[in-house]
Amino acid sequence: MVISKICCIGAGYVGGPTCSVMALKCPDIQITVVDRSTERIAQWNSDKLPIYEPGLDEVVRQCRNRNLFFSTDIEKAIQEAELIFISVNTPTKTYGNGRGRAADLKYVEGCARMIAEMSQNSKIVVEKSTVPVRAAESIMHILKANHKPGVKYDILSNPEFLAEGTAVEDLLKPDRVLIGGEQTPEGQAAIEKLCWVYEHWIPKKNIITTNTWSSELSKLAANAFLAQRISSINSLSAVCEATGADVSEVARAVGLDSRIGPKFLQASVGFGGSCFQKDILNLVYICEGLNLPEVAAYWQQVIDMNDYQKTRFSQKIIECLFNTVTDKRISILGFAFKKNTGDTRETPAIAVCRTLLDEGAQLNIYDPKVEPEQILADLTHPKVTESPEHVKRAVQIFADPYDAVRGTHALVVCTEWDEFVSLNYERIYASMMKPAYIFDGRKILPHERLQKIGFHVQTIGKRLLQQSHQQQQQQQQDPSVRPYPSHQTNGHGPLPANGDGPSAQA
Ligand SMILES: NC(=O)C1=CN([C@@H]2O[C@H](COP(=O)(O)OP(=O)(O)OC[C@H]3O[C@@H](n4cnc5c(N)ncnc54)[C@H](O)[C@@H]3O)[C@@H](O)[C@H]2O)C=CC1
Ligand SMILES: O=C(O)[C@H]1O[C@H](OP(=O)(O)OP(=O)(O)OC[C@H]2O[C@@H](n3ccc(=O)[nH]c3=O)[C@H](O)[C@@H]2O)[C@H](O)[C@@H](O)[C@@H]1O
Repeated sequence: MVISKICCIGAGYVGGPTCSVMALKCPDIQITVVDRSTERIAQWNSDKLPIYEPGLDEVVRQCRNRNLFFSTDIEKAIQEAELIFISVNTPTKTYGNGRGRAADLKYVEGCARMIAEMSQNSKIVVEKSTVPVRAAESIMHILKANHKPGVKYDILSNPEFLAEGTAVEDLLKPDRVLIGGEQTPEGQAAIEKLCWVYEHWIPKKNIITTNTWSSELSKLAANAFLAQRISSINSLSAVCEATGADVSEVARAVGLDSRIGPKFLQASVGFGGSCFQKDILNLVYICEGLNLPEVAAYWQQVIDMNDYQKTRFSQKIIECLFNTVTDKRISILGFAFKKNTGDTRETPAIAVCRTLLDEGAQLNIYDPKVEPEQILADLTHPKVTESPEHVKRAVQIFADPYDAVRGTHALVVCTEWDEFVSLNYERIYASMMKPAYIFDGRKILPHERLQKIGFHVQTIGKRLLQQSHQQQQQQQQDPSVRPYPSHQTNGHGPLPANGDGPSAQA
């Protein structure tokens, strides 16, 4: 056997699912996932895993304590392993040089130092964390500086491309596995060994190998390209709202060009998640360091457009609610950064909630997978508010969507959970204050049906004409009666003030 024991440092969203699927597909390899958080390891060893991922419970159930182990004994796992994945977090730096942009490599460096200190034989060290280009050089530097006789290291880059919510699926059938290594016989031999692990379940043609720096940069580039598509379509969503074009129709028409393709063209309130923003900021920082200001500015624009989109959506809510939300109760449906995950890192919901709270609104929040403590921790974070006590008073968290919307002036969809589509909106309408507003930040709801119920509906990238109740009744009696023309303006620009006609508040 080429490799019999693997250690993975970091039992997070990447380390946990990646090693679980690897253990499932490589029953001949013993895989130990270690973390310095005893709490996280205890959760991985319990019935309630620390992260929600469809299908993951079953994979873990099959492999745990067979060839998959979760442990806090980092030293033992490092010593026994022939191959070590570094899968720790690499957040944006919050201090010192590069603050707010550079990736903070202190956890990766910590791993390199632990490996150097604890290893008693040679290891293949694999960067799975997303890192800046040439990070492998720093790891090698630390390992070499702590050289022990008979202990040799090979460093590989093997970035992870899984997306949360579909992690198990992505790991079982990745578009590609990327392995970068040194272009030396030893480097190539190490690459071969890691290829052997993946070949247990991934066709050889889907495993591509490159030099180390290409691999590191490709990960940042892939996330930058994906986020760029979202910012591109989101920029056009503003044009759609101002002109009467429909962003879904535009995305479909554009995406049918086989050179462009249909994926990642879903306009939204903005992208979230732990990586897109962090990795692009990191790319921008690298470009500035390389004295490539034009390139840095180009990618920075992807982030700026995302911030604009989140602000634009939040402002639209306020404008539509007669330019004031002070003391109004608003329900927020969905807090996770996307459906099928409980992760709230950089979720656009935080930006929306912050703006509404700043304007004096009171919020009722419901999300099927995010823990209430997490929502409160996010909204009382010093980056979000200077007054956590005020936030605690203004925010209520609900376990049921119908309870969350009752008595509110508006309902805001921030996450595209499937269950929101099939809620009983007649029942919701009856329980809300009137006029009742819906702001669909994910374009998932049946807008025309909601309008027929009586809601005032706003969404992203589409100007919805709101008929008054009277107009609706007239139209039901005489279908030839048309709603008011689409060029109505409201004094705030070309968009109707709340998608409403002159008698909207009638
Ligand atoms: N979350 C995602 O979907 C993806 C993340 N990535 C990248 O993978 C890396 C990990 O991300 P996540 O799993 O989301 O992070 P995470 O924050 O969920 O997990 C990281 C874990 O590493 C542990 N850790 C940190 N330093 C340690 C040390 N010295 N010894 C032992 N444990 C230590 C932490 O306690 C934590 O449990 C990041 O670089 C990220 O950019 C890549 C692809 C997808
Ligand atoms: O490096 C990472 O962490 C990962 O980042 C993303 O995965 P993830 O952030 O988990 O989820 P995505 O599906 O990419 O969604 C990111 C955000 O973009 C939003 N999005 C996505 C697609 C789209 O068309 N429109 C849109 O607004 C989502 O709602 C979400 O807020 C990438 O898709 C993964 O390949 C990558 O491994």
